[in-house]
Amino acid sequence: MTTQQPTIIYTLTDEAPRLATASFLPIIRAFAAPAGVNFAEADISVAARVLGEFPESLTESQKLPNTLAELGKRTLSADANIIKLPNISASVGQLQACIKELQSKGYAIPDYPEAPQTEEEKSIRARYARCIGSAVNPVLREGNSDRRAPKAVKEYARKNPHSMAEWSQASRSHVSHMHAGDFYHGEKSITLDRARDVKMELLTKSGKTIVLKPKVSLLDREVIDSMFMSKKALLEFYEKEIEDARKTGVMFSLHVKATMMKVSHPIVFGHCVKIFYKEAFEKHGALFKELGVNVNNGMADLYTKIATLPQSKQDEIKRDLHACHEHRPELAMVDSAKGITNFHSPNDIIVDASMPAMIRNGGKMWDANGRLKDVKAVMPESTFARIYQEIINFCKWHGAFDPKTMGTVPNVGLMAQQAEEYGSHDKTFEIAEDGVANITDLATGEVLLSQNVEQGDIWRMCQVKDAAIRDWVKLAVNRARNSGMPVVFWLDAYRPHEAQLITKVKMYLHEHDTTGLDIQIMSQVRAMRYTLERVIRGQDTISATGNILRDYLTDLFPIMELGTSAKMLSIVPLMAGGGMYETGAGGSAPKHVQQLVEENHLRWDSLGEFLALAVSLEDLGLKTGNAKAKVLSKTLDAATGKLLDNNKNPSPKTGQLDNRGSQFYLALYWAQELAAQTDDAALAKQFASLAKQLADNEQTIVAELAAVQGQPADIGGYYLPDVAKLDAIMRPSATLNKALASVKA
Ligand SMILES: NC(=O)C1=CN([C@@H]2O[C@H](COP(=O)(O)OP(=O)(O)OC[C@H]3O[C@@H](n4cnc5c(N)ncnc54)[C@H](OP(=O)(O)O)[C@@H]3O)[C@@H](O)[C@H]2O)C=CC1
Ligand SMILES: O=C(O)CCC(=O)C(=O)O
Ligand SMILES: [Mg+2]
Repeated sequence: MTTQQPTIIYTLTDEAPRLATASFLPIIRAFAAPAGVNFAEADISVAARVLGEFPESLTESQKLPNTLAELGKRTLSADANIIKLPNISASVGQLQACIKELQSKGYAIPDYPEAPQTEEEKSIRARYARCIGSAVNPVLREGNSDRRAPKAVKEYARKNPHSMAEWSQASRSHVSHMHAGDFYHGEKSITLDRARDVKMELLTKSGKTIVLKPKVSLLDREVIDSMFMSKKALLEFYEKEIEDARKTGVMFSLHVKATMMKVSHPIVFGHCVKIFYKEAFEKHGALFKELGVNVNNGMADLYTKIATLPQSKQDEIKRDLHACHEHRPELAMVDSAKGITNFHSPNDIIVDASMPAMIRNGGKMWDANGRLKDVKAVMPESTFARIYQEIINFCKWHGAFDPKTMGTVPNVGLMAQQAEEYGSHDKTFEIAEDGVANITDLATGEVLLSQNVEQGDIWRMCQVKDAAIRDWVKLAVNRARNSGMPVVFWLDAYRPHEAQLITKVKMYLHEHDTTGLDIQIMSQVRAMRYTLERVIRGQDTISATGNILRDYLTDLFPIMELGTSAKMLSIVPLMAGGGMYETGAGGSAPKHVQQLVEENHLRWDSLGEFLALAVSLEDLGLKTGNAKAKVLSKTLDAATGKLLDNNKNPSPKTGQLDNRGSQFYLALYWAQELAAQTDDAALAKQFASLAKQLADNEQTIVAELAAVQGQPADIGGYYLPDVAKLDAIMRPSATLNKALASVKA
């Protein structure tokens, strides 16, 4: 990552976005070279992160730097300009698959120790822990979040509305969350009066003091919370809801975010599985323990572990598990054809994407026979689950949203510096014994926050820094001013943490000229209702939210409005002055890789990358005085608009235009826009020739790209694809490659 030349860092990630990058990077390098803009790659894929953790296990030529850590440092410099594509937030199962693939490729990294005993195993496990879950985003997100649908994209969706299933007033789908004993109900929160170092400790009833976190350094005016989820209350809740679903005949589905909430949600998930299959777990509990079964990683873990048992024993266990289904409700399926249920793996159903998908489907999910049915969507934590019940109520009453007429809901999210729950993993603990959980000032011994907890409860501390809140308020005001839209801060005065935020928001709003702006503060449920009443009238409303609602709403509204969150512009103005441009707001689409490998068709839409690149170039142009970069940005935006107008997005169907074809059209339109512009004559001249070559050869290039489809594609690996094979698969048009190579820097 050298930076003599103005440089944009382009991340290499995983799955579909990694594939798309193999074809897109050569295109953007060709276009940016005449402007003297350099693209550096930063590999932050799961495989690269794993290899970066174990240098001592690798040969000299295999060694990789810790790119993620370097990139994290980079976000703190004023000239950072990073394009960040979505990456896998790995479950333990995915991590193990990645390790296996790397080992098979000759990387002598250690196995993942499932039950570490020795100090060495514990250390290996701790290093692998750094690679699982949402390990990338929190490191890079040194700024708040600005996600919105650009005007051209919103207009495209209005003209080409995606399908929306009907909602019936008789729908029995609903959300179930805890009404007591969850994180919301016992939360305590304070704003610090000065910088302090604190520790987190448990004083057990039996008289022990267990230091869980020896030191957390807190800044002046930082907000901290202490909250816990009662295991007892959680188990009772599950028992009641499972029974309710059975009695009332709706399917049961559990929605968590085990990737982001990588410590707490696997535990929350595991309890549900154990309650659902209670009798089987009671009967075989000792054996499961001996085998090291851990259903926090899903039923997939159980099936893998029992595979070593004699067939007769396996059959007995499976019979006992099936017997549980007799008196349990139907489970929503992830893949009916393959028999994969909602309990298979905690990260198969990721709440931010899964709830919008259900709402878009008229409140239904798939049953074991591939039929759509009403469902009880269980989200134990009540703090944010209520927004989904509110939107479900709204849809039951008003019917499905109409993408042709609905307003837009951009988001300004409090995300910087590991804000709130999404930064709490290293301060989240499963309580070993009943006692008192304290956050205590290290210097004075003063107990700042205290909770009575019981064995099995999940206790955590969350933080949000004052500077991050101040910056968030500024961003919200700027967005309101620039867009002319009203802003609603989704903050609940009854929640202690948010009550602290409300005080700060009110204070920091005074730092800005808000004349003529419509800025309100409402609890989540009221904010949802207010926003939806506007949405169906075609009116736009900015949601200014905390970190979790940022995540939830930036899938929810885009999926209703645009059919996907992939088409979002997602900017992270870094607090140190740089910019990070995320592509879309969605995931890394594992299903898309499968289609490529089986049929050589990549349905991934790179629109998010196109949008991110335009703002990244614009920012670089402004900050470095590079006028050519500004021209590139303006013409890229125009080309993206043309791409939408001409409907050159990838099709999901094999045999039709795919990601590579869509990228070709972007290149064609971009070259044409550059040739036609009059701001920079040299660029116009350079790109006139490319525009001509691409236009003259349009049919040939599209035919070359289409010819490869329909047969399997070998990319030489899943987590660590073979770069040469990947490039060959993703760049199959010799004519396009030759034209790009002809552009002179
Ligand atoms: N910023 C980040 O780094 C993020 C990473 N993730 C990670 O991604 C993985 C998968 O997450 P999951 O929630 O299942 O989401 P997916 O990646 O599976 O996305 C859900 C669906 O959205 C559609 N989609 C998303 N992006 C695009 C795109 N660019 N073009 C076309 N369609 C798109 C696809 O629909 P269809 O199949 O119908 O085409 C896809 O199946 C996980 O490891 C998760 O942690 C998730 C969110 C953000
Ligand atoms: O980092 C992750 O695991 C997911 C991030 C995400 O879903 C988002 O920011 O929208
Ligand atoms: Mg998300």
